[in-house]
Amino acid sequence: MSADRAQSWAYAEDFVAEDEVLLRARGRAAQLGCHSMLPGSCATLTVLAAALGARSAVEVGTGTGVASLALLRGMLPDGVLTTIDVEVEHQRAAKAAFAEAGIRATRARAISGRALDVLPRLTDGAYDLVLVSAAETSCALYVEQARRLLREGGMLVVDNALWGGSVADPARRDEVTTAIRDVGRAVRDDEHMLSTLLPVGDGLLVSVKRSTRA
Ligand SMILES: C[S@@+](CC[C@H](N)C(=O)[O-])C[C@H]1O[C@@H](n2cnc3c(N)ncnc32)[C@H](O)[C@@H]1O
Repeated sequence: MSADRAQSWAYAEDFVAEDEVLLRARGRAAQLGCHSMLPGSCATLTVLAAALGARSAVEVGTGTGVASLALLRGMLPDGVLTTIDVEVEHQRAAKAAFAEAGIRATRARAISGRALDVLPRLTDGAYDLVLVSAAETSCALYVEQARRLLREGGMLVVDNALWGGSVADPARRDEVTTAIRDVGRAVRDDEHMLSTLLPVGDGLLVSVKRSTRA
């Protein structure tokens, strides 16, 4: 990449400044050894949720609540986020961030558990947006659940879709890279989904569930 392009990318990544609440949530993530969605992706997610008028969303992988806050800030004021994480401590940190941000407790439903145990209990076609933020090798299974959960016109967002640059490198064939690359291609080639891969943050795969009506 040319120096100009790298500079433009860095400029875009930090284009929307983050407030103290988000920065503190990032600090807690660093303390807990948890990765957070990068700033450019958070800003994009907020805009996508707002454009969609999202009232109901699901997040796989709460972490310390960085992406949750980005979602909640874009969703309608009465919108409810259901967010799942297997680590109780991460969700405790996320709840602290929601309280600091003045998010009403009724707007953030934090469910503690393994995503593949929790997702099947959620209602078909009931969600405007599903964010997969705990990709790795189970990504395909989360995406399968997301397709079921989304209403027509609803949006799937997969974070870390470029996995630190390794997805774009054909020489990288480790298990996680291959799983994420395969999910991206499968979603792209799914005739029921309309997809794009945004080179923002660590890569956002964004896909809308098409209407089945003629
Ligand atoms: C990359 S972090 C999420 C970052 C978060 N979305 C943010 O931006 O702050 C991934 C999270 O997924 C959680 N996780 C990992 N495996 C999981 C599973 N099987 N079910 C639910 N959560 C899981 C981890 O505990 C971790 O908090």
